[in-house]
Amino acid sequence: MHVVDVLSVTRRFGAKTVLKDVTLSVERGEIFGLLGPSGSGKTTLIKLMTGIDKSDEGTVRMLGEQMPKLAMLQRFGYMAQSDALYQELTALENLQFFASLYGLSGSRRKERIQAAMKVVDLLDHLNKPVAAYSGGMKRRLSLAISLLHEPELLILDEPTVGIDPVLRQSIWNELTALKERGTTIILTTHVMDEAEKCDRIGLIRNGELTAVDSPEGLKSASGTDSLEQAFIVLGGGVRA
Ligand SMILES: Nc1ncnc2c1ncn2[C@@H]1O[C@H](COP(=O)(O)OP(=O)(O)OP(=O)(O)O)[C@@H](O)[C@H]1O
Repeated sequence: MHVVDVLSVTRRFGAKTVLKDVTLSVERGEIFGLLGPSGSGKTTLIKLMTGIDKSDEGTVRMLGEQMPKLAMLQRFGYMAQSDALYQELTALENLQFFASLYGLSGSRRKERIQAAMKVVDLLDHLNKPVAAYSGGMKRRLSLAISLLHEPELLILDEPTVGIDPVLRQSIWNELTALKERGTTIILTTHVMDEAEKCDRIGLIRNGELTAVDSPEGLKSASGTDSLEQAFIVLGGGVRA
């Protein structure tokens, strides 16, 4: 079964067409990466999948349901590009707030908060106000929040921006472990070595999905041995 189906989706802002007739399916249990330059439409596509935004043409289905649909909010974890955190509250208070939105309470809530904060290595900073967190710590807390309710689908918009290489590695280990337990993960990235770790990648440029394949498939289709080269060839980005 497809976890997400994007069918002939077009999104315009004023006179600008930001997504052009995009069709894409994500399979259960895969890590799917959206790779593209700044402004290519990755976040816009992600927002359509989550139901935060609505397409002008085409349809989006998540777990078989047509989006947008409010009740779906409990079914997936979402980490936005800009952190949606309450600055004046502590990390723990933020986590408790989101946990209650997801219907977690009592010992289960406690247990999930501990587990999610362990993944992002922030257990020692639970009682700090978010205002005192660095940018990278805020990203990590946002990731922890998206993991709280152990959703079957995770949608992560640039999850590792501002995160140091050691922690980035441990977050990727966790994403891989989640995938092995059957979680589907959709993420955006500009980073090639992260894209290499995805099962499949969608290359996006100027609002068009130019290719979708495994990293190996993209390299062989473009006759190159680096994903960066494949991106240039298949993305139509070759400059004269
Ligand atoms: N609400 C909006 N109103 C007008 N234009 C918008 C809006 N949201 C996005 N855009 C435009 O749509 C285009 C695609 O933006 P989007 O944020 O999807 O790109 P992106 O690939 O996620 O970029 P980045 O990697 O920098 O986050 C950009 O030109 C952006 O300016």
